[in-house]
Amino acid sequence: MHNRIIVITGATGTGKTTVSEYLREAYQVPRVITHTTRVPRVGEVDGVDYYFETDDTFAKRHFLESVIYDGHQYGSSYEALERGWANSPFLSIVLDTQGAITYAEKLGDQAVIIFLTVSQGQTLQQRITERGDDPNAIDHRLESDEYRRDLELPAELQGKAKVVLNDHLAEAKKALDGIMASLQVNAE
Ligand SMILES: Nc1ncnc2c1ncn2[C@@H]1O[C@H](COP(=O)(O)OP(=O)(O)OP(=O)(O)O)[C@@H](O)[C@H]1O
Ligand SMILES: Nc1nc2c(ncn2[C@@H]2O[C@H](COP(=O)(O)O)[C@@H](O)[C@H]2O)c(=O)[nH]1
Repeated sequence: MHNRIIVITGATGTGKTTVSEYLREAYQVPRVITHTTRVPRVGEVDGVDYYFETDDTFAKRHFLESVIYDGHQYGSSYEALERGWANSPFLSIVLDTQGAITYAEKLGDQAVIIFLTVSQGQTLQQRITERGDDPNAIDHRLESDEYRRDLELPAELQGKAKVVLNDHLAEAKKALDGIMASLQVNAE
């Protein structure tokens, strides 16, 4: 099978980055780093968590897709995919649902879509508070259209996305192990 990209999507705080980290540690699946104009959170590092951009530098990039999420720009490039696939047949990427829809449309079966969810919405606010996000940024995000939109699996991804409940990380990891086995990727 050709190269694949595991697209991890869902609302803020559902655990997308945590899941990408699990896939890296357990399955050696590297994450494609995307670009954003938002300011780094405490502890985030340029070139590791994101490529942090200004509006001017962002405008000069060539993106496969880009979105505005909670007032900031985010984008991912073909070049990053090609670079990643040169070293690994499986990559992961963390995207909002609009980006996931674009990947499903543009890459077809090469994109394996995982939609993360939790059973209680208020869990998400608690998680991002405990993560240490700025309280003003949390309020702004929870009031954004994109946050509300990404709580539900979009119609365009129904029947395409694999839905993983992440109330408890150990159970989510078991579901991920099942997905990786179906893709014939072994844990190392
Ligand atoms: N099952 C879980 N139970 C408790 N805490 C969790 C669980 N999964 C992830 N977390 C924690 O919740 C916080 C949010 O997780 P993470 O940053 O992975 O979410 P995200 O979906 O990438 O968020 P965002 O879209 O805002 O960047 C982190 O502090 C993470 O350690
Ligand atoms: N469509 C895209 N979405 C992206 C990209 N990079 C990140 N994201 C998503 O944006 C929101 C907000 O991210 P945060 O780090 O500020 O919490 C989240 O859903 C990310 O998954 C991208 O290149 N394209």
